[in-house]
Formats: sequence, structure tokens, C-alpha cells
Amino acid sequence: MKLDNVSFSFQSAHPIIQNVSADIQPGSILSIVGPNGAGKSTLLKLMAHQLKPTSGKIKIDDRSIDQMSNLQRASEIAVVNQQNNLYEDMRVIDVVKMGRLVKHHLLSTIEDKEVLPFLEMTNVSDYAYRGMLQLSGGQRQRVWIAAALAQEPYYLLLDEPTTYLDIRYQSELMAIIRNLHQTQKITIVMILHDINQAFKISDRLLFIKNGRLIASGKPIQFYDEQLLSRVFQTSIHIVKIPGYGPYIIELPSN
Ligand SMILES: Nc1ncnc2c1ncn2[C@@H]1O[C@H](COP(=O)(O)OP(=O)(O)OP(=O)(O)O)[C@@H](O)[C@H]1O
Repeated sequence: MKLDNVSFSFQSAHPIIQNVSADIQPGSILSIVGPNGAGKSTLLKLMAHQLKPTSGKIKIDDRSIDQMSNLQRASEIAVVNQQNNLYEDMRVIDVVKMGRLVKHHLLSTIEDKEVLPFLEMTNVSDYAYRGMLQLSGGQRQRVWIAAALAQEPYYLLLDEPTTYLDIRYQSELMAIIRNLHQTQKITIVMILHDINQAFKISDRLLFIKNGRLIASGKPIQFYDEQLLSRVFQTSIHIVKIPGYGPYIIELPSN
């Protein structure tokens, strides 16, 4: 996926995304990082075609995503947004079948056995016949990812997939994402709340501030206290934890 000079504003208000260009390498894990309100979710929505650039283009294999049909786009890109309260009254298996609709015309023609492998990929097959409302936040999040995987997309876009998850679920979800990336060769683009998680799991990072791309590259390039302090406008320190490596912390100024 290629972003070519992409800008976006809501109505005529000031630009939320300004002239962002980026090349997302197939098969990589890329995380978008930056302070609150920087424009990360907006950028992800532009990649998912949930919003359309005011100027610039987003292309996959030299083809602009706005020229694809909904069905073509859905077989290239799947997205899991932050607030997902659609289909809450459905059973888990039916939610995942909704994702599979890209390969069928009717929900009723999709057999359970066709979607069960996607439930297995995110460890939710035990709940296949439960209602969504009977699941915890973490389990529900994994169902949404299973539904996105059922599209068999090349690009999986995840907006803060670990928000609301406790530490155990967070590391479990990261392990699932790493495993999906290795076994399914999916390109993953995500916004992560936890900067250390983003540094650990990603092949590349995009730093966004005030709607602009201010740096991009491999995580190793950004273990830089000055750069991180400037991006997040706070006092960032990097400590070495034996057996883990560099760990980014924010120190209060007093
Ligand atoms: N529907 C909207 N209409 C107008 N402005 C909006 C709308 N949605 C978001 N914005 C503004 O766009 C800017 C970027 O928001 P966005 O949600 O993309 O940031 P973010 O980096 O994902 O933030 P966070 O880390 O807090 O989730 C913010 O200033 C926000 O107030």
C-alpha cells in the first residue's frame, strides 16, 4: 500500500492529516504512533477508505483504492475500529460470517465449518455459539479480529486493539497478532496505545504529530530520548531491562 501526499480535513476546517506519504511493505507489521489527537485514527480510516482523502492518493499495486468496488476493497483491506458495537445481538459465529460475506452473496450460504478456522486463529472457537454480549471485552475484540480475518485480506488494520484489555489479554493478543503475521503473511497496520508494545512487535513505525508524518523507520532507530520527548512533549527516558532490552518510560518533571 502506498500513501501519496495524502491530506484530509473535515469540511473546511483545518487539515487533520497533511501531506502524508508512506510505503507500507507487504508482509510487515507497521505501527502508527504519536500523541493523542495527532491524527492516527483518521489516517487508519483513510487507509480503510472509511474516510476519503481531501487530496492525494492511496494505492495498492498502483491501483487507487477509491477506484475499487466495495467487494474488491474488502478482499484487500479489513479493519477493526476502536468502538465496535455493531452486531452485539448476534452470535459469535454469525459475526464472523459477516466478515466472510465478501466471498458469498448470502449469509445463509456460509457454512459454520467455513468460518471455524478463523475463530481458531484468534482462540475464540470455544465461544462460537455464544451471544456477543455474553463475552468479555477481550474475547469480543478477538471475535472482531476473527471476522476481519474471514475476509482473508492482504491488509489488516487495527485501531488500538489492546485498549480495555488487561495485561494478560494484551500480551495474548500481541502473540496472536505475531502468529497471524507469521502464518498467514498478512500485512498488519495498527495503532498501539503502549509504545513499548509498538516498538517490540513492529517492523516499522510511523510517527505522526499534528497530522504530519514526522519520522518513519525501524524501531531500533527511535530509541532516542530527545526525539521521543519532542514527539510526546514530555520527559521520556529509556532504561535497559535485563532480558528485555530498552524500555521507554515517561518521568514526571518534578
Ligand atoms: N468527526 C470529526 N470531526 C471533526 N474533527 C474530528 C473528527 N474526528 C476527529 N477529529 C479531530 O481530528 C484530530 C485527530 O483525531 P484522531 O482521532 O485521528 O487522533 P488520534 O491520533 O487517533 O488520537 P487518540 O490517540 O486520542 O485516539 C483531533 O483533533 C480530533 O479532534
